[in-house]
Amino acid sequence: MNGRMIYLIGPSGSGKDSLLDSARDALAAQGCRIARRVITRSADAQGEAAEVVDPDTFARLEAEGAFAMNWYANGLSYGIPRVVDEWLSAGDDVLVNGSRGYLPEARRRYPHMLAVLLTVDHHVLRQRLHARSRESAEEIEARLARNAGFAETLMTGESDDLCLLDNSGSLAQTRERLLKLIAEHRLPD
Ligand SMILES: Nc1ncnc2c1ncn2[C@@H]1O[C@H](COP(=O)(O)OP(=O)(O)O)[C@@H](O)[C@H]1O
Ligand SMILES: O=P(O)(O)OC[C@H]1O[C@H](OP(=O)(O)OP(=O)(O)O)[C@H](O)[C@@H]1O
Repeated sequence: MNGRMIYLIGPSGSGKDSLLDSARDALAAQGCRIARRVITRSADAQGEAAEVVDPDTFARLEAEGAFAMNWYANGLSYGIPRVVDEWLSAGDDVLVNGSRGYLPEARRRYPHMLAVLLTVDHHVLRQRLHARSRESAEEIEARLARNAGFAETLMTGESDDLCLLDNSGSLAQTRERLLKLIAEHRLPD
């Protein structure tokens, strides 16, 4: 594979989707494609350009080998279409909105990937999740609790080869830093 896998992770509400939307054109201009996720989220809760499918369809797609990566979290199944491997082979970079829980498996599949952890101050995160109003208060608390668990392992040095990207400030600032980070990162020889 010639292109780079760029695996963007971070708490629900940290701004992954917003960042990808805002950086889409600039990323395309530097040869980086964004994977469109397949999610078993209900269509009316959809806040991103994901393909929404029901659980049976997801299971069938998984059994058919339609996904390069897939995971289950927050009561939902998420899949990254197999086409990303063709993009990588063709020399394009691929940016994936990933899962922290799936990080070890993603690394096994793409050993040279660039993993970027989007961080945001805990209070800001809570505010943003409520302001987004996509989940119920109970679902938001479950996400915050899940985040606290990851903060223990991801932020305390157990995973050294993560690039941290703070999104507590403006989205424009975060976008510029992401573009710079990708432009400066090189695959090992
Ligand atoms: N830098 C930012 N400043 C202010 N609000 C932001 C910023 N980044 C994201 N948001 C808002 O925070 C909420 C969560 O962002 P979203 O992109 O849905 O996060 P994620 O995809 O990580 O779950 C959205 O309402 C979004 O508009
Ligand atoms: O293992 P984790 O890092 O917790 O991630 C699990 C999933 O949760 C997030 O999705 P979510 O349903 O919140 O949608 P989002 O991408 O819009 O945040 C993230 O994008 C992952 O797909």
